[in-house]
Amino acid sequence: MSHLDNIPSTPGKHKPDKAFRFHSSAASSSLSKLTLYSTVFLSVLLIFLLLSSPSSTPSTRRHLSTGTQHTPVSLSHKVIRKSARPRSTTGHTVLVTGAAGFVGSHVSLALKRRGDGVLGLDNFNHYYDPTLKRAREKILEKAGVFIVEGDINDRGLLQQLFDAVVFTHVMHLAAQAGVRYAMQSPGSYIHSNIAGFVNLLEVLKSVNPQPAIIWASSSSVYGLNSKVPFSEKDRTDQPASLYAATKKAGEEIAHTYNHIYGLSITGLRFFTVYGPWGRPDMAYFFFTRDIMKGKTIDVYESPDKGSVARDFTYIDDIVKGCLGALDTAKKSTGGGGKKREPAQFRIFNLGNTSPVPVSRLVSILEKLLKVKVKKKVVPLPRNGDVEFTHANITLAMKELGYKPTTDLEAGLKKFVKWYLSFYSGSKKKSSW
Ligand SMILES: O=C(O)[C@H]1O[C@H](OP(=O)(O)OP(=O)(O)OC[C@H]2O[C@@H](n3ccc(=O)[nH]c3=O)[C@H](O)[C@@H]2O)[C@H](O)[C@@H](O)[C@@H]1O
Repeated sequence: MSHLDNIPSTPGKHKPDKAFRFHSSAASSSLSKLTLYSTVFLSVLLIFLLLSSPSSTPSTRRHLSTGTQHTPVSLSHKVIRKSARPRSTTGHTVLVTGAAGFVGSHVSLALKRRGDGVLGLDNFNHYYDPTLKRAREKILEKAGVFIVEGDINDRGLLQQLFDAVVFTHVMHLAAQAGVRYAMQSPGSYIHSNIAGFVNLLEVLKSVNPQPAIIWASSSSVYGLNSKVPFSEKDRTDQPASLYAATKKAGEEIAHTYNHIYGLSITGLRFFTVYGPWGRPDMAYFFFTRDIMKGKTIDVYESPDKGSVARDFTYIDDIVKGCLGALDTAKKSTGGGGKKREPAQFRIFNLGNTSPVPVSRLVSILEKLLKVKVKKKVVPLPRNGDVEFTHANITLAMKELGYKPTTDLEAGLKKFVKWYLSFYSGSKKKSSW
């Protein structure tokens, strides 16, 4: 479990903006009682402290609110509006939650590059190394995408963002991800995937005009379903992990808000997304790291001694699916908390439709890294993992024009190239 080292057990790390708090309390204290000299002295001291405080770095200045304490949004309004402004009048205005995450950063960049306006929101929590999230943020910043640092559970913050910008779409990708970690930190799944999602929908139901929502569900909702390939019509009432249960709950919650408030909602069931700038808690990523360090990796096998398999899907294919979903999303039909007519409600599988055994994943990595892998084959632990996944993507092909084109070997080649460059400290690492 080395890849889970340093993972905190508390959800949604969101530190208050110390710089602003210090500034506002100190500035409003007892200026009137001070002599001219002490005023000058205090001002100099204040300026010194503000300049030297680590909290005055650009990243923490991005906190617009902490739930109870709101920083002056006007400071950031200009930046927020600029980031969210599409290049032309036909472009979309998209709020991407989880923008510093793996899928979120790729989708944000793709939207921005084609001319849409994009504002990011991310709590930069410490589930995995936040320096990777900061590196993604830097690249987005260069492309003109600003990420507000905040949590989807912060109602006041969300309200401020929707007061500042009229969003046509919300791409909701913020979540507590990872199947196995749910056994260690169940609360963080409830916090982000259920409470956070409901909080977002509560704000969206009253926004006028309401944006259309596209959000990340998961292949894990199929749980113990054994009918292959997994179709959207198959049963999803046998989750094998709390993570899967929260994603399934998200689908039901989405339906409720669609039904009552007329929100247009599209759920995307992602199948084991991998690629450059990926998530270090995923097997392909920490296998690579451990193989490079000469460590032994655990390769799970199913109870019948077969290899477990995944429908690994390359990030660029997923991005195309996300954009296809956004482009085909119909407008919401409510406003001010009231529905006028039925709104669009969709769920799609986004997979590669070609499951690969984990043993094969390991041999591809062995070839690409040119290192003899030390592996231990162990029985699939009872930790929420399912034995296999396999997507039927007929519906996404028909409705979204989705067509994955990258097989696992080609995709891992791109991942390994990125990984070696990023972790070698090479200056080229910032390229996308
Ligand atoms: O498809 C999805 O919806 C899910 O895909 C991944 O979950 P998972 O498919 O379990 O991906 P990994 O954690 O990277 O595991 C990949 C495979 O490696 C296996 N594995 C994992 C860890 C390990 O030490 N050894 C090992 O053989 C797993 O059993 C699995 O078959 C993501 O982590 C989830 O957040 C996402 O929702």
